Amino acid sequence: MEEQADTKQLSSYDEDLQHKTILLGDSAVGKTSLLVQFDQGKFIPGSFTSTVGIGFTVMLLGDSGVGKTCFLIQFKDGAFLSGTFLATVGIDFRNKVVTVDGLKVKLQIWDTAGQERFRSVTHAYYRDAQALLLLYDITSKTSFDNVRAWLTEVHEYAHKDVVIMLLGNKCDITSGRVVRTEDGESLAKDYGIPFMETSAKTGVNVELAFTAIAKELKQRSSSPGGCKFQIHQYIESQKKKSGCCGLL
Ligand SMILES: Nc1nc2c(ncn2[C@@H]2O[C@H](COP(=O)(O)OP(=O)(O)OP(=O)(O)O)[C@@H](O)[C@H]2O)c(=O)[nH]1
Repeated sequence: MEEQADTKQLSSYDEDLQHKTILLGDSAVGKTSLLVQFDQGKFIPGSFTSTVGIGFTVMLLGDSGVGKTCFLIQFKDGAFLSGTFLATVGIDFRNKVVTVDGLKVKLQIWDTAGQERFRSVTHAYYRDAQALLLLYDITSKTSFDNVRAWLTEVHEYAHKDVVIMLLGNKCDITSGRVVRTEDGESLAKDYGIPFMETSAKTGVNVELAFTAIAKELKQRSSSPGGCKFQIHQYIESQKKKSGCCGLL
């Protein structure tokens, strides 16, 4: 799938989205292994991470239309999917290897459908995720109001030690903003999770969101219980504030 995505022309992306097969089943039944088998033609014992030594699963969550697919494509291919909005059906995944402190870390990123009717499908994947990026759209009050419901769901279905980050996407849009940056910050603070505003269109803070997650997960796996990577501080020091999107 990685190689496929690398060579894929974005123009063919819509077509791909229209033909989906959804894998369902409890955690650990082998959904990921089946996909890797299809992708790479081999079974990787232990986990998909064996190819590069260390790897993690990251899930994108949030209401339909907040920009999850665009966010993933921006990170993976450095491009923005504009034009007609085509809702994700079920779940899709892409791999990307990032280098963290000199070590290659493979991120397998699950792009979930935000539409309510696919909710039971995405529930089946929560248990396999080590990190969750929860997106809302700064031009949609509803998507912001639904963040609490998403977090309730996360607490019900995900691992209790899953890394969560809240992202206010589409910060490139100046005129349509209805959610203030402070409101995003305050909500994230209530739940003790890191927060930043992003733009899948301009790429602002997209790479940082994944890098911070990769750093946190790598640190956790290399020295569990040891000295902690301070994800909140790292993000605060690295993130581009709203001004970068022309919002000062
Ligand atoms: N201006 C702007 N538009 C964006 C941004 N991200 C996404 N969009 C647009 O928002 C619409 C929805 O984007 P998607 O990425 O398909 O949304 P999604 O969250 O994956 O939606 P579902 O698949 O239904 O869950 C598309 O028309 C995108 O072009 C952004 O950062 N800025």
